[in-house]
Amino acid sequence: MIEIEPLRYTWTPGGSDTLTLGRLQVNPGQTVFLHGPSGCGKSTLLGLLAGVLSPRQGRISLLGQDWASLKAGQRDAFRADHVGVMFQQFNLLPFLSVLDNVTLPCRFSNLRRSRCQASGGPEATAQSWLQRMGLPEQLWSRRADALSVGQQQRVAAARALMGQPELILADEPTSALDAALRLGFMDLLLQAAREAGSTLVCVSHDEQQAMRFDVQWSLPALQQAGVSA
Ligand SMILES: Nc1ncnc2c1ncn2[C@@H]1O[C@H](COP(=O)(O)OP(=O)(O)OP(=O)(O)O)[C@@H](O)[C@H]1O
Repeated sequence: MIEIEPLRYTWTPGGSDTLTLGRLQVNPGQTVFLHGPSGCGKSTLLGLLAGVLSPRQGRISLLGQDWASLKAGQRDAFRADHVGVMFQQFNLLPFLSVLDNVTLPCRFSNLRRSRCQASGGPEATAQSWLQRMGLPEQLWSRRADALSVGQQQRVAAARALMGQPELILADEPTSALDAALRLGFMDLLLQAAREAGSTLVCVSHDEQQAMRFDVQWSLPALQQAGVSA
């Protein structure tokens, strides 16, 4: 599903590397808990996995497709078809309604739209996800920027899960939720990934959740192994 060949990434050309990783592999349907101290490069790694960032050395492939061999437009299309991303800053379109934000992946991907047909089409699927996220129905037609931060985080999660992407990337998906919602939310995320057979890579500081995932990646340990490889 994911194949990383020894890679280096730097934010500052000519500067030191932000990430140095050895060979890594994730199988289809595996769930990965990615952790490490603030600033160690977790979001950077998610950016590389999503094909938003490119390594200066090495290779990342998704579903057998090397991101580097795709042109910009092809990358966007490939990402829209196969990757659901929950960004740290949510990246909702503020002027669109909650429902329109959630159905957005189906506008960019015929594949994901067609996968929603089994559950009644994009709008019905979006409504079902929002319901499972516990977002009250009276909010669904509101502009996304009229929601609280915790509510926006759940909208971003619903959007990422639309149309069963093969890879779900979640960057601290419970950061804006209160303690009562956190546990249930992680249950839902893991369950959604398992139902869809999706691979899930989840960044979290909540180490109590780690054992619920198939694989635990400590980024500092992976980096150390990468440097000595
Ligand atoms: N857009 C950027 N331009 C330059 N440097 C960046 C940029 N984004 C991140 N960095 C640097 O890359 C390093 C890794 O940042 P990253 O956001 O990946 O860490 P993180 O582990 O996700 O942190 P956190 O847990 O605080 O979210 C940091 O030193 C950061 O300053």
